Amino acid sequence: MGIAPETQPQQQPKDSSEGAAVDQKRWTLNDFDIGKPLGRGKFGHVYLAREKRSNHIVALKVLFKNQLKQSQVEHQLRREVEIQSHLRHPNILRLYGYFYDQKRVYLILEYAAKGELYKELQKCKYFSERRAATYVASLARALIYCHGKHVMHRDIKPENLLVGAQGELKIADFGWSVHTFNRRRTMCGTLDYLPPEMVESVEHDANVDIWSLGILCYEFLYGVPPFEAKEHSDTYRRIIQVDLKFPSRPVVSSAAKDLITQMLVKDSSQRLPLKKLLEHPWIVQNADPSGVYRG
Ligand SMILES: CCc1cccc(CC)c1NC(=O)n1cc2c(c1)/C(=N\C(=O)c1ccc(N3CCN(C)CC3)cc1)N=N2
Repeated sequence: MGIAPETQPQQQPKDSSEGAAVDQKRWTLNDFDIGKPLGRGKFGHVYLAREKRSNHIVALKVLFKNQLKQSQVEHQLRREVEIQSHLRHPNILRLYGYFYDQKRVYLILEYAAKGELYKELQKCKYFSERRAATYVASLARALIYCHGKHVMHRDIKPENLLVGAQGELKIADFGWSVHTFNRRRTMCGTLDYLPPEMVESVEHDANVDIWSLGILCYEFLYGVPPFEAKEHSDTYRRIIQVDLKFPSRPVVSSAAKDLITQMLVKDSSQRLPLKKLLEHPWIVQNADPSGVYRG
């Protein structure tokens, strides 16, 4: 579903530089009708937009260059855009292209019509085992795809997950953990998802994603991440010690606890491989094969 490229050269609006491209398309703001704002992040806003030629609905993410510069994330943005534009998976938000002008960088993104997953999680407090397992299985498939392309650490925490029109999950991050504009009740949400090897800052491999998916699975089922603590230092200690406890409420099946226990293992080489996760009884018995939770 490519959206119409800039074919014939057109008079560029005076203040927009050559539209940069992802796959050789040159975009400018004039190619889009801008709609309502969808959300805001630390570096800018995201708007509903329609590409004029194809009438294709997209999300246009506007990032302010000066804020990117101040936080020294330009190189990270370039790398992440390069990665994201080559990923094609139903559970990874598409990046169709980008362009920039004097002050801003614009990312042309797939529109996820049902919005942010973390708001849904806050609203229902925690998910049913079927809903959690369906989401975890679809994210495992997305991560298997990413690892197959030597892309890792997609930073899958609730703030970076969106929901498509059919209820399917979309990993929407550009490694933008810094981008998360204090979007959760706790400023330090980011800490909760770090695996021991990152907390102890030793080298890490794609198995960090298995750990983060285990954290996410726990939070889907209990409404809070497993190592949450008031102080950073306590969260660090609990992560490093893998101080994993399962509350008695809400009631969660032992199969779910077994899966989480196999993912939250300190030695990253001993974590349950993602392919094995898809064969785990809890996933097989609870996840909807379509990857869509129908309620
Ligand atoms: C700039 C905002 C930001 C900062 C940091 C990280 C991220 C990724 C999640 C983002 N968002 C981002 O990149 N986004 C890329 C996107 C995107 C966000 C998006 N949709 C929505 O944000 C959205 C929000 C609410 C919504 N409704 C809410 C009310 N409901 C009743 C109906 C549906 C429907 C859609 N589609 N592509």
